[in-house]
Amino acid sequence: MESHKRKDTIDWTEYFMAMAFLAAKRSKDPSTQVGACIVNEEKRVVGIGYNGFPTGCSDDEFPWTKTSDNPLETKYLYVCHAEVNAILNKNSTDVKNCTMYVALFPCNECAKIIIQSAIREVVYMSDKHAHKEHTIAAKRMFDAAGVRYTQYKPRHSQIVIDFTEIDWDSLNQVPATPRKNGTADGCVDVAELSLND
Ligand SMILES: Nc1ccn([C@H]2C[C@H](O)[C@@H](COP(=O)(O)O)O2)c(=O)n1
Ligand SMILES: [Zn+2]
Repeated sequence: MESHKRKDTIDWTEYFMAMAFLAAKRSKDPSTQVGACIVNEEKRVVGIGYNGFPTGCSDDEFPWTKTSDNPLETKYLYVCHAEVNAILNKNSTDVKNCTMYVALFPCNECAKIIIQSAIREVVYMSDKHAHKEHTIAAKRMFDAAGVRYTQYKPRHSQIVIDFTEIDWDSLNQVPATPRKNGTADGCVDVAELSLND
């Protein structure tokens, strides 16, 4: 029997950033999936979100287009950013003094809401829009408001989630509570994700 503790675990930052990346997988945006995860001072996750259209605005009816002669036919006028969704999805009274883990540096509109919700720190992965006005404005506001922002440099390029590692045989078990389409609650196979979700 093993007598020493495991040392090859992921650290807290990897854990929370990975949660943000996992949330991003839910986004229907065909070009950019962004996730955000909000963590309180006790290292408890208090909010998580990804970019998508507001409730009631169908993913199938509203446009995902990036460019059009008609701005009303682009996604930009409709999409809620991951950061805002994470804040709105909070399961705590507030997000005061929390840290937000997010895949992409927040835009100016999200920065305003991050500041006003009293989030104290932003840990981001990519700053690929650093040269754009919305990022420059966001940093200017964060600096003025005392919101710290730190780029996360991952130790690994990938964290693999392998559903089979706990029990290979469970993959072959008959689902306990089949849904309409025959898949158990909480179990989505790749075909279902791509076709129906
Ligand atoms: N910090 C950010 C930046 C972007 N997003 C969302 C908003 C759009 O759905 C998409 C950006 O689209 P693109 O211009 O890359 O096609 O990402 C966000 O949620 N948070
Ligand atoms: Zn934003």
